[in-house]
Amino acid sequence: KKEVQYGPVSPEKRTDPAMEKWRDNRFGQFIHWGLYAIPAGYWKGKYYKGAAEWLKSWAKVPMNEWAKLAEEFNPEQYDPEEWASMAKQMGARYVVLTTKHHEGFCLWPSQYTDFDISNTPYQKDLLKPFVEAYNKAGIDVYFYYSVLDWYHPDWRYALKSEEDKQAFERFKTFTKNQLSELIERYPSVKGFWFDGTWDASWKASGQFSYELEKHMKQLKPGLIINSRMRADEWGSRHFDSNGQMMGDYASGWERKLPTDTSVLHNDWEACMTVPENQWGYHKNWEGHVKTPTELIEMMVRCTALSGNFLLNFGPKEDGSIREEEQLLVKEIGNWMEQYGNAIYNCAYAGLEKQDWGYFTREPGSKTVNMVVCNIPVNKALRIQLPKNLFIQHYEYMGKPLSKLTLEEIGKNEYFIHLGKVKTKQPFVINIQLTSEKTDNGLYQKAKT
Ligand SMILES: Cc1ccc([C@@H]2N[C@@H](C)[C@@H](O)[C@H]2O)cc1
Repeated sequence: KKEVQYGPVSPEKRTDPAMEKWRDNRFGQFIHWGLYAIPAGYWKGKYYKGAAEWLKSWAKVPMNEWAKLAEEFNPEQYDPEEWASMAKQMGARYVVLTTKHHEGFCLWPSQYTDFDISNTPYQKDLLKPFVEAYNKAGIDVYFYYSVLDWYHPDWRYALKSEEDKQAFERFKTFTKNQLSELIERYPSVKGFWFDGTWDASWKASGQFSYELEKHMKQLKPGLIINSRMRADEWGSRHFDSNGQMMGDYASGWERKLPTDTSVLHNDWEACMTVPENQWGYHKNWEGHVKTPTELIEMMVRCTALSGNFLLNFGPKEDGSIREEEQLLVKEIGNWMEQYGNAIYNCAYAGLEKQDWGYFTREPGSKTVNMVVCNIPVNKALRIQLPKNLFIQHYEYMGKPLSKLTLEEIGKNEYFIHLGKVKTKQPFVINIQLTSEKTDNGLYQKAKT
């Protein structure tokens, strides 16, 4: 074991109400919105297929040229009430909004930089009405914040000289000031989603980031911070040099999902783009655009492994939402209306995964949700229970799609026969488990 002084600030599995709510939320909306939405993947007429919020890098745009975009940022269609009502319709229980991405442009009037919304034709604070609208809709608000800041003169990728070190000291103070400012201006914020923390300069700032996390949690008790904020004093990120998770949930799952139960050890969240790799608005989504069903199945997989799913939206420069994302709001919203109870407050069910889909369960409940994503050709859903558990009752959640029958095919092993089922979307069957099995094999009448 290595001596680690600047590892985790909070206990590994927090049980306070704020963290319990984070777990219960399960499904969140990510929003990437900044100056990059203006060029939207094109620069001087040229198309760049890389992530739109990285266009400055792909097109090698000098910062003084990129910063000119602020002079034309005027999102007249921006309507946070509309955004919040869409998020609510979709069934998102929390939202993570980019307050500042790598470009360094701030959506709020920051006293620590001139590169912010107050120096645009729009002028007004975008964050305040956003926080109010989402809170009014009952949706928890989190702030994405990029430590990496391409605009700030004191940013350094590495600390190679005394000058670098002095500049980066000023940069660290700037970062602490901005984060304190965000908490003080928007006290209902529930947590921070840090990004842009992979460079050597920040990896060498383990003590500073440790104290910064502590400072933020003193400013706002209960604050929830992702593992990506930190490196320990040895430069080990997300997990310290002894494998202890830093922050309050593991946030290394970006555009990829876990495939086994090793993630159960910590809280975690996966964030996901709708196209293959676009977070900020790109005019032309190339390649595969995930369907609502694909995204629903990803969300179910996350819940089934006790993790959160954060689905990304990239609003246009004028504040409007693109067609493809409006479709997701409708389709995912319809599904969540019927089957949200298999997601919200649910987690790993402790049962052996089967090919037809996923088990989820509200911790402590006798009801297990079977979320069926792949109907077997024999229309029989196999269930293997631990030796002291039996099925007492089974039925569709919501609208029944067919007549179900149960067959015991082995020790605590069953088939649920689906009969004729016609559906385009995943569906849910609830099973009630019991620990006693009457000796003549007939089960007690369902006590519902
Ligand atoms: C290599 C790389 C750096 C940064 C990112 C940022 N993290 C995502 C959550 C987006 O903000 C993307 O710009 C993605 C890939």
